[in-house]
Amino acid sequence: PVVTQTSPGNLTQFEYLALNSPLNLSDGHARQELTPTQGRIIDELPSLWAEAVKRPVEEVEREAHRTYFELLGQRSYPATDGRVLSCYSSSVAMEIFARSLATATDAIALVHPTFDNIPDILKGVGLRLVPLEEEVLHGGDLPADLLRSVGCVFVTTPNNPTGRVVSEQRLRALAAQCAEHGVVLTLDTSFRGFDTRAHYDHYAILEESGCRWVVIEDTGKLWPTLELKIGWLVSAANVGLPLAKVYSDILLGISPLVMSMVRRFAEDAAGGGLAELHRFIATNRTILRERLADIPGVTFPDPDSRASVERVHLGERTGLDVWTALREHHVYALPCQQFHWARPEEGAHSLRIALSRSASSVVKAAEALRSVLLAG
Ligand SMILES: N=C(N)NC[C@@H](O)CC(=O)C(=O)O
Repeated sequence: PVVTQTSPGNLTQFEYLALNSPLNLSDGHARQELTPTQGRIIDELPSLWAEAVKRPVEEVEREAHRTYFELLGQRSYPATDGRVLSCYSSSVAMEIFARSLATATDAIALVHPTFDNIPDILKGVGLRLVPLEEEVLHGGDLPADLLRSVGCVFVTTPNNPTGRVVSEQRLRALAAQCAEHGVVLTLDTSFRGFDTRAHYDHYAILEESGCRWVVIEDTGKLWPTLELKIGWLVSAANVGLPLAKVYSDILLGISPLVMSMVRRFAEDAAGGGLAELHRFIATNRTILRERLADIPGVTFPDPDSRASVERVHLGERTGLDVWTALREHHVYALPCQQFHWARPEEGAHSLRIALSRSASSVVKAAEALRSVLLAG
């Protein structure tokens, strides 16, 4: 992928450029070291393989999603009647959802800003996008004319890169509005594992609202599993979209070895690993903020975020200029223009730093960023 100063590609193309750098703080994937207990799960893979060969895949699959969903407080998810579809990644789940939705509507309200592969996938199936500003989404009921003009409301929660979480009462009100207007409510919860404020039972609220709903869950951002992950596509019984049909166009199923590995990581997380991960991310966030705290013009727009990424506002400097200067130090961050998919200039002065990295990498990157910013 070619990315030039004047014509930045999509965010993932920026992330490709960082993939082979030792100081890649660009993508939101987990790249820190395995903890000792996670390392022992990797040592178990041969026996997990042998066990997966012998057992019915639906058993392995159900254990995997039950352990993961319950770890994150989602006890009321529909575990039994085939409404949980396992995909190779959350983006594959997103593509299946988008193709299904496009058979039923031509317009969708999408949270703004958010990671640009979401609007790109939705535009790719011909949907017209209507930006739903975070302030409007969190501020109260959505305007009725917005809900009359779209077939779906799509919300990333916790949002990327802001970390903003839709509260329980906000979700209840949003689901009621979508039920009233017959609009599908879709949630991308890829960052939910990092923020206990997103661990209330979303599925209990969605099910009791009666609205048509879809949720995309992602195990891929939580643990450093070398891209071995699951995107779960979960839906309401009354969603009225051909999700299972489109799923069957794309795949038959995913590896039971990956399912077993995810179950074991979720068990380890339930046994204390998740709290440890939260402390790890919080420490990295503090390392970054402390090293940049006294630099004129630099601020942190998301003081309340617990996601595994941190946005830095650069004052007069542009994210692209700082990204380019950082690259001279072999450090890679992510310019934020493309998160603002409807008005990119709003992200021109921000940079996103990944926090699911070793503490030493975060220190080195913060020092490099500090020297670039102090150089003017
Ligand atoms: N299918 C795509 N484009 N995957 C990249 C995405 O996972 C990265 C991401 O979400 C983040 O860096 O925050």
